Amino acid sequence: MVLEFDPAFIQAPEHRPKPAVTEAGGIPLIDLSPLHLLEQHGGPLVAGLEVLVAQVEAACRDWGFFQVINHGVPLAVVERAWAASRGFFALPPEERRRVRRNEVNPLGYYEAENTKNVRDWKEVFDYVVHEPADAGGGVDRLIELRNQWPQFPHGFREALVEYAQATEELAFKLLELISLTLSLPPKRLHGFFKDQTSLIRLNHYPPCPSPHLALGVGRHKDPGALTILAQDDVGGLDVRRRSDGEWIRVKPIPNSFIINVGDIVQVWSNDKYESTEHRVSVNSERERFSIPFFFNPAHDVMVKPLAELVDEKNPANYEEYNWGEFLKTRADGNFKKLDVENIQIYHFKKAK
Ligand SMILES: O=C(O)CCC(=O)C(=O)O
Ligand SMILES: [Fe+2]
Repeated sequence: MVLEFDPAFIQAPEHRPKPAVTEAGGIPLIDLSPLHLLEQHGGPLVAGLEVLVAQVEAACRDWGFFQVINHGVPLAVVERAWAASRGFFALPPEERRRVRRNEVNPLGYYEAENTKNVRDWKEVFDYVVHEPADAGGGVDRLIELRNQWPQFPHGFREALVEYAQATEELAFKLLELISLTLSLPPKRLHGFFKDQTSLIRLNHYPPCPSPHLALGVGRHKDPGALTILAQDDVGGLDVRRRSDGEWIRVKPIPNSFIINVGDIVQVWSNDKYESTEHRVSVNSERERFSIPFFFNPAHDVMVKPLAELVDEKNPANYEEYNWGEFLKTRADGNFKKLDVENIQIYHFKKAK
């Protein structure tokens, strides 16, 4: 990327990764095989599903993160998405820049993203799962987002559209599981995702000459409802363990996804679940690829603790906020290097 290490990438000393990483006692691994039981679900939970729901509940409560196997997304679909991503980032820079994000269209290729005002050691390609997605210019100014597809590599668009369809199905099933963990009907949250603004990002982290100074993605929480992340075998995702604040490296497991609850599930659940801080460490030897699917509701959704979960004894911990506005404020903060902190959900937390 650059010969001399660009200070824009340098993390403050307290946020730099330590050379030794902890992998032991990591995030829970959940076998989703009983998922098919959801289709038959009507009355009380059948035994296999009951165990699964209990596992998801414990993982969301204790970690906000878990890995899943037997998730139902065909391996061939995932492999075609990896091939598309590798092919795209192997193109010459000028070819990638043909679909570069700009002031008008935030989708496509980008190599200069900041997290909390420090530049990330990565390049990305973003596309929305449903087009056009409303980027929310307000009631009178609807901004319609359309994907920018590169001409190369061949089959890029087809592979990624197919990937989006398969992972979206999984996202809805996970949403049903989360509803069940909150003692709600499985489809209780589905309505929020009509006209969803979900986004898929291809992340590429090139080898970094100073991995002790920079991060692939700085520490952050995902703002949406859920994230479904595919990572390759290199490793680098660090999750903040709730019990002691330690950064724990997530071990790559073949044919699995990493799931985390985002800020919206934290608010919906009125803090039963918390969105967990995470970051990406880089290394000087191997490039790394990952693909997060950010499962986001419709632009006009007002996010607030679910009515069924609050009462006089357990009042709502948050004021309601509009998802589209939140996202737009965030995006503006990412685009320009501002000296202010990005908008966060605690800004909507009610005083006790
Ligand atoms: O690359 C990863 O493992 C995680 C990326 C991430 O956290 C994000 O893009 O929000
Ligand atoms: Fe993230």
